Amino acid sequence: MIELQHVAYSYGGGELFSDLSLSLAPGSFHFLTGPSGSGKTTLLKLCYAELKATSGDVQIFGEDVRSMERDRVALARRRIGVVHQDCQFLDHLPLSENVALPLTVAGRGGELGQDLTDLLAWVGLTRQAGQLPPELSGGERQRAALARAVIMSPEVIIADEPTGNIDWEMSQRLLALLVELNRMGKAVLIATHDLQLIRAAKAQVQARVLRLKDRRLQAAGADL
Ligand SMILES: Nc1ncnc2c1ncn2[C@@H]1O[C@H](COP(=O)(O)OP(=O)(O)OP(=O)(O)O)[C@@H](O)[C@H]1O
Repeated sequence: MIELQHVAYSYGGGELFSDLSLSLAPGSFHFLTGPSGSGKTTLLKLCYAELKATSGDVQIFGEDVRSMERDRVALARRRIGVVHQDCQFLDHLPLSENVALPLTVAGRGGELGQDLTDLLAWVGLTRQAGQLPPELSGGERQRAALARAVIMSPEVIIADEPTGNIDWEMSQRLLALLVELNRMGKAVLIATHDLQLIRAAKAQVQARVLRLKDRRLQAAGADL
C-alpha cells in the first residue's frame, strides 16, 4: 500500500535520514519510535505524500509519488486517515461537524447520518457531539481526531503521537480503537515515544516496532 525504498529527506540542511525503506502492507501494524527530532513526523509525512522524498522512491497504492499530479495525490490521501500530533479543529463548529468535515469537503455530506452517529458512539463521544472543540478534554480531542481520520473509511491509519497528552486509561482506550481498526484489515502506523503503549499493544496485536535513530530506520530491540 505504501512503500518507501532507499529514501532520503532533507529540509535544506543536512540529510535528516537516508537509505530508509519501509513497507506498509494491508493489515500490518507498525510503531515508529526514536528520539525527539529524529524525523518521525517527517517520515509520516512522506508516507502520506505531504512531503516528497529528496531521493529514493515512494509509492502510494502503486503510484510513484514523484510523478503523481495533485489530484491523484488528493485521491490517494482520501484512502489514508491521518491523526495529526496537534489535532486541530475548527473551533466554531461543533464536534460532530468537525468529525464529518472530510466527507463534507469531498461533497459527500449527504451520506452523513447514522454512520456519523455510529462513529461518535464508537469513540465514546455521543454526549459531546454538540460541543465546540475548545470545550473538549485532551482525550476527547484525540478520539475526535481519530473519528475524523476514519470517517472516509481509509485503508491506512497514520497517527502521530496520538497519546501525547492523555492519561494512561485514555491511551488504552485509544489503542483499543486502533487495534480494532487493524483487525478490520487496515494498516496502522503510529509514531510514539510511549514505550508502555507499545508493550500494551504487543499483547493485543502483532506489531513491528521501528526505531529512527542516527539517520537510519531499524527494527527495535526484542525488549520492546
Ligand atoms: N518545516 C521544516 N523546516 C525545517 N526543518 C524542519 C521542518 N520540520 C521539521 N524540521 C526539523 O526536522 C527535524 C525532525 O523533525 P520531526 O518533527 O520530523 O522529528 P520528530 O522525530 O517527529 O520529533 P518529535 O518527537 O519531537 O515530534 C527537527 O530537527 C526539526 O526541527
